[in-house]
Amino acid sequence: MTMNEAFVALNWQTVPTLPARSPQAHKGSFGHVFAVGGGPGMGGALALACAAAYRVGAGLVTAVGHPSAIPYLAAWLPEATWRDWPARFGDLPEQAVLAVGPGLGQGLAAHDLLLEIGTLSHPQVWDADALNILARFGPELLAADAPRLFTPHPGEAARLLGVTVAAVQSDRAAAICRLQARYGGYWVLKGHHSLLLGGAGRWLCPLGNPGMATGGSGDVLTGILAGLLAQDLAADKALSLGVCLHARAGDLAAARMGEASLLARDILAAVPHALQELAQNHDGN
Ligand SMILES: NC(=O)C1=CN([C@@H]2O[C@H](COP(=O)(O)OP(=O)(O)OC[C@H]3O[C@@H](n4cnc5c(N)ncnc54)[C@H](OP(=O)(O)O)[C@@H]3O)[C@@H](O)[C@H]2O)[C@@H](O)CC1
Ligand SMILES: Nc1ncnc2c1ncn2[C@@H]1O[C@H](COP(=O)(O)OP(=O)(O)O)[C@@H](O)[C@H]1O
Repeated sequence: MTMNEAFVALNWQTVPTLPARSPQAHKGSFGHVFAVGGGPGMGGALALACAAAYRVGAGLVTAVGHPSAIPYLAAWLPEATWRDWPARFGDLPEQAVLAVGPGLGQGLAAHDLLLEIGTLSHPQVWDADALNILARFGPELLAADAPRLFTPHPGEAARLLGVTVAAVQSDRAAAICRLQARYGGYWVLKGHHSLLLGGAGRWLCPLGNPGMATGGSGDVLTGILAGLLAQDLAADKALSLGVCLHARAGDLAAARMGEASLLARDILAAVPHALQELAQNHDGN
């Protein structure tokens, strides 16, 4: 058996879904996502991640961004609260989930933020520049134990392993296993047929399309995963549901607008439809 065969294809009809909401629920029942990123010129990445966390059901979302990102974010997503960099996380609520990296940049301020986040035990999603900084500083940056989901594209995976993108792509299964061995946690190696490595499972996502190869698409996935963790989904479930939901939303959006025209915000807009489809699948099962 090759390593690739050990990764089982996920099935959209049976992927885990969100539990039904209690009639007594309030926003505090659905967790609080703190999305950290939005460095100069990249507020959009942070905004997409925040909106995606809300769209999958997070009760509250706070954007932690560079001051230049905030006016735009406040106008585009008034549902989010926000904090400026430099931020400190001493007062994080117990139920907080962190999503770090979308548009973060790789300067000193970003490094300081990650140094502190690495000491927190709250569940975390690490993406984009958080991964680039992790590649530079190594696993010591992950000082405290915490449930952590890492979401590299092949370029980020190559930096984390110190190899070329071609080496990652030539044996994606070996690459994701090496990533987990080096850094711990739960992983998705993004791209055509994303591979997922959880605590208990090795999966492949057969959904998605090359229309999703567009700026901001991965930022939407980061927000989705954080929003699911915030609702107390176990890391394995959040990983398999989140990656499939994102890819299915991408397929629904591509069916409407075509692959070439797809924008990350179209994937975001299709997330509620994909979630409703999933709920119907489960009702029918
Ligand atoms: N609106 C905003 O604010 C947005 C802000 N953004 C923010 O920008 C920051 C930089 O992030 P980034 O991903 O754009 O740059 P970077 O890490 O250098 O990776 C690019 C290189 O990686 C590789 N590569 C990637 N995918 C691959 C694949 N599937 N298959 C194979 N290779 C692949 C590829 O390498 P190559 O093939 O060229 O060798 C490529 O050149 C980050 O903070 C992010 O959040 C973006 O999210 C966009 C929207
Ligand atoms: N050819 C493809 N087939 C399926 N999914 C793809 C393809 N290309 C990109 N994607 C998906 O789109 C997303 C792109 O993420 P990423 O490269 O981090 O973009 P960004 O940094 O611009 O947000 C990932 O979820 C990836 O799996």
